[in-house]
Amino acid sequence: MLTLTRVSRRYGDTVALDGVNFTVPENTYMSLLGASGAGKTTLLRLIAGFEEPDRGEIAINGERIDGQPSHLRDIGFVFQNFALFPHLSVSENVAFGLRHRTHDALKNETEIKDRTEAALELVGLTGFGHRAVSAISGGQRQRVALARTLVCEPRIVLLDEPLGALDANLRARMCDELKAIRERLGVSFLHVTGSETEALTMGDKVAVLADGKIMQSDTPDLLFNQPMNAEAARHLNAWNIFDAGLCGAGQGQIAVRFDQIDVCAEGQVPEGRLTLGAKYLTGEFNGPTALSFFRADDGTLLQIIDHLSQPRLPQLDEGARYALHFAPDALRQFHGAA
Ligand SMILES: Nc1ncnc2c1ncn2[C@@H]1O[C@H](COP(=O)(O)OP(=O)(O)OP(=O)(O)O)[C@@H](O)[C@H]1O
Repeated sequence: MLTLTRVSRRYGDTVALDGVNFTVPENTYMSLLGASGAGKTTLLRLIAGFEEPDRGEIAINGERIDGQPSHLRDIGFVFQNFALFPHLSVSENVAFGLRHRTHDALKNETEIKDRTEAALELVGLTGFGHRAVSAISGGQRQRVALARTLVCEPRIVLLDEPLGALDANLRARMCDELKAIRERLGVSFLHVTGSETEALTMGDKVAVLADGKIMQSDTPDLLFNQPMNAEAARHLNAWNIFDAGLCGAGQGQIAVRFDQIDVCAEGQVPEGRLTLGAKYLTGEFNGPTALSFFRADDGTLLQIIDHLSQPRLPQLDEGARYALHFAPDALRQFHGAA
């Protein structure tokens, strides 16, 4: 189990991490979701030991690792651009770490070969060892990068936007493969991404990093359905967040999911529903779903999603006012959180 306790890191005036408390349990696929600049890479670099925190502690199974040299931490790192050596073959790339690590470097060629082949088999690249890394596909390069990390049997694997360099189809396939490989190995993966769908698809648990802090860390289901604060909700790209006063629901910020708001003419709101007035701006059709955008009286942009199989919105005229309404139990109330 990896734990970060009150970890902070600043660069000049920029506070990248501000007292982060975070746990990656054993044998878990953990996603870390955050916007660009949220501090995701910084967090990974501190865990790997490429940099040190200004304050706080990092430990694996209770043993402090901050302050230890990177190569003694037994932590694997897969970089976004894979960082393979272009002049080495697939096998040589994978074997590189075994041959050159500063502690316990392997000299026995048979053992190096066996372990390299086992790592390639694990990522589904048996028979590709002799190829040049320039002569394989993007997805295969990604798997070489993973094999190169796994061959050293790390205690945890850190993946920095590992699917970012792949096209959409390949990304979906690699999602499944990464999960399967992790399950076979039984070590924890910490996967950072800016994509909420990737984070929710991959993670047994998902943590949201914003403003240098972990806003929430939960199962994908709990996070998606019960975000604990406006920041967590904002990152899921599925919740409208607005002032409770707009629908007479008290003070502070509230959130209602895109799929839980209905629309009707003003004055025709069904009994027992909370409601707010808003102007219809425009719609966006993307196949199985359609998004409708509204502007509330205080300027907040609101989105409603309609699924092709269950259309529930009336014909909407751009620029016209409508009543948006929802069941009281659809709203989440955040006390004081901005
Ligand atoms: N070496 C550095 N010197 C100065 N500022 C830095 C340095 N590294 C990171 N920062 C700043 O710290 C903040 C966090 O950066 P970090 O790279 O960790 O974000 P990120 O969440 O990984 O972003 P992205 O998704 O865009 O890669 C940013 O504001 C960034 O500009």
